[in-house]
Amino acid sequence: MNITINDTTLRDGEQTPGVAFTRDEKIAIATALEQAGVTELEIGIPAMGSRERETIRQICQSLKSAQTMAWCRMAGNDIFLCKGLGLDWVDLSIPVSDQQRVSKLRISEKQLFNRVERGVKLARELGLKVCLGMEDASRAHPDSLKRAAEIAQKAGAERVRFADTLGLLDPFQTFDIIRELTASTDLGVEMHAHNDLGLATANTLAAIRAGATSCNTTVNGLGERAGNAALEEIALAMKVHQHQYTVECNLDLKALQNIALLVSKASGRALAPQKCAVGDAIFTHESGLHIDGLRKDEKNYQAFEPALLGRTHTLVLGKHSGLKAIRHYYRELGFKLSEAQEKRIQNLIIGFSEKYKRTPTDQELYGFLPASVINQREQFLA
Ligand SMILES: CC(=O)SCCNC(=O)CCNC(=O)[C@H](O)C(C)(C)COP(=O)(O)OP(=O)(O)OC[C@H]1O[C@@H](n2cnc3c(N)ncnc32)[C@H](O)[C@@H]1OP(=O)(O)O
Ligand SMILES: O=C(O)CCC(=O)C(=O)O
Repeated sequence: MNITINDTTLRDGEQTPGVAFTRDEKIAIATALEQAGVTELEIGIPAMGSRERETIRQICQSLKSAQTMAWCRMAGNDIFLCKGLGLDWVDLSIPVSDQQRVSKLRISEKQLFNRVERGVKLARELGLKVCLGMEDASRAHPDSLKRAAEIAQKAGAERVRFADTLGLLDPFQTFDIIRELTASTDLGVEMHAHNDLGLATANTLAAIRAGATSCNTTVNGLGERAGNAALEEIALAMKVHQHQYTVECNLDLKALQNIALLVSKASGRALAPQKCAVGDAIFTHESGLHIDGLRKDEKNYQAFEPALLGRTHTLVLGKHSGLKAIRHYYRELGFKLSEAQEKRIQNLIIGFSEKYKRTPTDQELYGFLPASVINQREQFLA
């Protein structure tokens, strides 16, 4: 069985301050995610206006098989706006913590449960599958979660979303809470994690281990504040540790870097070179001992085969190069150096790296060679 990835790049991801996708960008991202095997997409908020609703409608039309979901407040007007857009699902969101219920919505728990019942029934009448979005669930009393889930189920919901809205949990707490929630309801349980403590991916994986049936992700971890659980991180971790899970995540891992670049461009957010799974430099090695170890056996310094992501190792020279790496690299370029020459070049590379804060190009490496060596190149190659 597969875990359902409900990717919310186009909803929570777009809530990243300053990020605003065009319609074409949203369609391109949705299509790329579908092609990579993502089966559910949360694609927008109908209450944002007619322009957004038309975008939602066009995304629904463009997709072949992925299920689409819209996000709505638990309010009749918002729910009505989903009508005729071609959506499969709606997430009806309402804060379930006392903190947000009292000081944001200013309603009693009884009023909240009444709203849940009315909202879910209305959405069902419109022919939509319903996920109850339990905002701020991680600060709510477990009994409130259970009661809300019970009422939502009776009204026709199929799933509850457990939102760690402020990214406060750690994986151990997440495991316990989700285990308790899944044991108390027949509904599917979806994990929605935020990254305020840098734990969104870990918490999502813990929730999956505890029995969550779906999880929200965003490409590049976009989202409110520190963002959400990154799609690429969840997909890669679940593949590498596939035997630890009772469910599988079968996305096309080789497609992830291009999707990350697409979203990076559309969001105007640069992709860090070291970003897990999709960064440009994650298989680039400079340190002398690592290069020596890799050349003896790649398993010495690889967590998993780069080929899993359609990538390869790249060896570069820099401040941390050992003599063996310098020897190997220059041999590949066609030069045989004496140890004295290697040591001299090592010092030149260190100076270059500190000055320019990058690794030298091949052209620049040629420039470190003494003229006598350059003249011997033809002879060496022959
Ligand atoms: C944790 C999350 O990420 S939740 C998703 C949040 N996403 C966004 O806010 C992005 C898109 N938002 C928008 O475009 C707008 O805020 C809209 C269209 C949703 C609403 O716009 P407006 O009608 O102008 O309302 P505004 O933004 O001021 O919303 C505040 C109202 O929503 C109510 N509200 C907030 N959450 C909910 C909810 N889950 N259910 C019902 N009502 C809610 C507030 O109580 C407040 O109403 P009040 O003044 O009667 O107390
Ligand atoms: O209630 C939900 O659907 C979750 C909303 C959300 O994005 C959050 O709580 O972080």
